[in-house]
Amino acid sequence: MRAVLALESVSKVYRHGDGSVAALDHVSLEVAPGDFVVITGRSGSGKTTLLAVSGGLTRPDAGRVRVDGVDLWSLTDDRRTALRAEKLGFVFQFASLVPTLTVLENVLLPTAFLPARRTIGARARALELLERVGLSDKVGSYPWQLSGGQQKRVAVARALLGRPALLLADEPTGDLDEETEADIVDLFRTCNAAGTAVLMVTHNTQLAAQATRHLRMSRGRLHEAGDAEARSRPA
Ligand SMILES: Nc1ncnc2c1ncn2[C@@H]1O[C@H](COP(=O)(O)OP(=O)(O)OP(=O)(O)O)[C@@H](O)[C@H]1O
Repeated sequence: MRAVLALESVSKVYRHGDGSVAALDHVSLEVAPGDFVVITGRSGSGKTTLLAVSGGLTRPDAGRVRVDGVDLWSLTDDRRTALRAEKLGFVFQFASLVPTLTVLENVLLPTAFLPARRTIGARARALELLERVGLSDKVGSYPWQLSGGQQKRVAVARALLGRPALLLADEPTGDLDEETEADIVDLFRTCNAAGTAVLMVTHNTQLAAQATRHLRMSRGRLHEAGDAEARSRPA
């Protein structure tokens, strides 16, 4: 089966002043359609950069990034944006909702970028997703009327609206209590079973244990979790 995401020896170096940080150091990764991949690792190890590069938001210095077989950086900006809208869902570390739109309007936002055939039934699906994340009573509220955790849940619903081939999620349960966290993970599992591959960054090792694959980032490199060599290396 074709990988929904394939990274081939991807590197990204950030330069500041006279120093530089190798946020990604020759990272290779394949995510298959049924995968639920969890990435853990220390702060600053490169996890967010990995998601940004995977989603075509940050251009790598070297290597290749393919989404559903298409090389992201061989596309024009417009085509890359269209591919992102069609194939990917994002949950960022910060919810990044549009403050002037209601909760329902925020969840429906991706329909503006989707082909018409993909927007049929969008409103019903948005309401269903909002119910799944426990926000049925907040449909008409504005983001500033919500707590940080509630805003994060709106972002989760928005990311799943278009039934993306791949969900990229950065600490999606970071500000949530345990019960809500369990609901979100359950929702991800349902969507995963329905065909959405998941690549998720978390600090929660319990969550990691439930994934189909658990990878660890360490100083810009990706290891299978349980790789003793990576664990014993000094930070
Ligand atoms: N835009 C940037 N400019 C300069 N350096 C950056 C930039 N973004 C990230 N870095 C550096 O790259 C490294 C990896 O950062 P990244 O945000 O990917 O780590 P992370 O594992 O997601 O961390 P956290 O768990 O704290 O979110 C860090 O050393 C960080 O300081």
